[in-house]
Amino acid sequence: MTNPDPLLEMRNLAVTFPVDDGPDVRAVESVDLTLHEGEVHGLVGESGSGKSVTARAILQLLDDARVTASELTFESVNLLTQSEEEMRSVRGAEIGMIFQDSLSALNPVMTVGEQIAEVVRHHTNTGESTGTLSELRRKYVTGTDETSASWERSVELLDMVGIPDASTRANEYPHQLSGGQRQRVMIAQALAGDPSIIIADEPTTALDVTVEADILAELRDLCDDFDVSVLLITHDLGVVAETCDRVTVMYSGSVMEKGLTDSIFTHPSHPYTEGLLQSIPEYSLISNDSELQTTPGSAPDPRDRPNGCPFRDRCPIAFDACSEPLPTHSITDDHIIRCHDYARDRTEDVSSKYQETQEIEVSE
Ligand SMILES: Nc1ncnc2c1ncn2[C@@H]1O[C@H](COP(=O)(O)OP(=O)(O)OP(=O)(O)O)[C@@H](O)[C@H]1O
Repeated sequence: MTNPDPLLEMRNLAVTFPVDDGPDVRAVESVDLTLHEGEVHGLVGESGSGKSVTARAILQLLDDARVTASELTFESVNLLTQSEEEMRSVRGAEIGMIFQDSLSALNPVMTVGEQIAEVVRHHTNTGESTGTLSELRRKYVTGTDETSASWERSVELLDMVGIPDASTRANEYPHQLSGGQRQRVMIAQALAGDPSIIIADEPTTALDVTVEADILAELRDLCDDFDVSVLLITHDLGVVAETCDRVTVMYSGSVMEKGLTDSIFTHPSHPYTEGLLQSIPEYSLISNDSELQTTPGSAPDPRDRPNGCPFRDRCPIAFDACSEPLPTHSITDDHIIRCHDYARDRTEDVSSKYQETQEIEVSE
């Protein structure tokens, strides 16, 4: 199977936050990631692993950090050399963003319909003003022009993301909607710029599981309908299993394993990925009557990370070579692992893992 064309290419991304009176925070070290056309790509890892920093580096939203990469391109354009003005036209129109906390991301004093209409006006040529002072005053004093093309598009988008009675709800303010509805508004707002990519940073973490499942299914369908690729940031491998075509597993600023979701779930090869899988009931490699396992310990401080594999102090199979720089091994063309153990005894370890996991089903 050939992969669709890459939209976003990242090679050797490193992000460091300088600190005046102490060691720098090495938030991200050497991350490679490719987002292909039409795919939903999960970026997964525990808190502090560098997922959000990676996402913000793509959009050049890290004023206080040093960002380097041997490649960071969107549709072959080098994002690292874009001016702030050029990046402003990339954000929203080319790469949209959905944040976890919709209450702080949305404007509390503007109706949700107007917030989406504003994005439509900003990114598409509706012939309407994008907001002079008098325009803004008119909007707040006299209300929104409900006959405008941007308002109509806003209502249409709200309807598409599953807000019932969208033409009425469009006139409501964020606090009048439930958490799930606000996340749907954020999805509509991201789609309003007609982007090629949406970066969704923990978009359903604050929601209960049934609402989460509905919204993720909706996001997946909308991406197919709108032909948008998604980088979905989550700490939850269950979400990845339900939603993503491909997954990159991060730990303490580095990629540990990545590949097609089916491959990662049926043949997890990095001890960290195995630990993540064992901590969720549906995919645990251990029998149902045993206790679910979590990997003991915590991630190293990014100001004082040991050399070599950052997982080695928690890893059940660590050995001397793990203090050397992380290697990269291809298990297949679509499955990569960064682990010294893979080279140590590949035949025995991997083939036995394949036998253990072959009965596990992965949800479509
Ligand atoms: N502005 C900043 N200044 C200094 N350190 C930062 C800054 N922003 C993030 N970091 C550090 O960078 C590391 C990675 O943070 P990041 O937010 O990317 O993690 P994450 O994987 O997204 O975690 P979470 O799931 O909790 O959001 C963390 O150690 C964090 O404390």
